[in-house]
Amino acid sequence: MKLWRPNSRNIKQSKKNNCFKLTRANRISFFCNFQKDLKNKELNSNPTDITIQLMQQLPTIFVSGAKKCGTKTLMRFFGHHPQIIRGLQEAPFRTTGDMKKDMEYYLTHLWTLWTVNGPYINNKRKIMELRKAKKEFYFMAKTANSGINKIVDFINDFPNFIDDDYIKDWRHKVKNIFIVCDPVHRLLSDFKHVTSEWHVKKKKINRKFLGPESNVYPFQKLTFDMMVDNYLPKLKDGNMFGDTPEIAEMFSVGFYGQPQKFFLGEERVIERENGLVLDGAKLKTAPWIVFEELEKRFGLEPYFNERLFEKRKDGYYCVRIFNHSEPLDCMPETKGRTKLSANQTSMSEETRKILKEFYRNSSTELEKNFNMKFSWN
Ligand SMILES: Nc1ncnc2c1ncn2[C@@H]1O[C@H](COP(=O)(O)OS(=O)(=O)O)[C@@H](OP(=O)(O)O)[C@H]1O
Repeated sequence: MKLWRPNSRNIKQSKKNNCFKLTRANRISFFCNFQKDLKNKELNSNPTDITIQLMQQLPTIFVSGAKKCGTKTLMRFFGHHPQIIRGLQEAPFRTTGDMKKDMEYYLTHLWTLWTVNGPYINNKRKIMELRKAKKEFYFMAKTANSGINKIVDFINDFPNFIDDDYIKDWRHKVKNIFIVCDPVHRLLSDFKHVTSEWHVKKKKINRKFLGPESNVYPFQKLTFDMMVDNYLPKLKDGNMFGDTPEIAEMFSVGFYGQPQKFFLGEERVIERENGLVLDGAKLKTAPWIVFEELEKRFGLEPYFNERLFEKRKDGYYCVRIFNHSEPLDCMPETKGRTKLSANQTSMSEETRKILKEFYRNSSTELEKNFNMKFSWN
């Protein structure tokens, strides 16, 4: 079997992107000890078989979907399931033109994510216990569909790059959860994000990208209604308008065409039975139902139930953690920008109606193709 080792150059790069410290509001803080970890435990000693497994491990559950629909909440909460090994941060698949390097970087990046220890995460221990109990488990990562596409392209070209049997088995069992949500609400959430980020990141370089000084989203003097009034007419058939593609994308993300391409038809990337479209609204109102359904669908032992969730003051749920000094795992309070009730959001009924109409066909088509009924349509 080929041993794909994270190399120190990749680790450095990956470390730069992933060395993070969450705020106290998050109730978690992480320390950037990859280098130390790497030096002391992994490469300088004989790697254990768990280390080797983590070094050459593709995700077996991909979480993807429209931004602002709850992908991070799903990752974080679902990661508490005893049979799920998860990386806390995103795992993007970068494209440099050198496919092998990109894959090496991706695997290294995953390795750093999966080997991070945090207050609620100790994946190696989890794997050890799961192996002992002879239970099946999944490796979960948040990678966009464009990235998944590239991974599948890569393994088509190099089907034995880890091991023939491993890749065959992976193709057969890899799952993809694609999260969608009310496209109108999603747009509002995106708008709130790009206009308000600067309060938190005053000194960050993203000031030119996000917030009131943004050149990319020049919404400084616009309310949400005005922004929609201004830009919606410039969209043609949901396609980008040339001069401001980022704004056009803000609108077009709500056309949920990707699951069709991804899970259905000749060109599908993931086997139909392994592709799952999920209505993110339930993550806010009854998250236990989402997780109970996922458990059933993936054949996992029952872990989630209503008692495992507690409502925070702002109406969002947190997950209870037993036998832990921090007994609740919550999303940061910056999530939930638009809050739960409609009257807390600033969108006129007129704008809501126009946008609903704008997105209606694409939602209806998705419902039809996946035999679903969405909460917003
Ligand atoms: N439990 C809990 N806590 C906090 N937030 C929750 C939760 N469940 C779902 N959500 C919804 O997740 C929305 C943000 O989605 P994402 O994490 O996909 O956003 S991002 O694209 O990664 O920024 C976020 O959208 P906004 O309310 O518009 O901010 C939330 O509605």
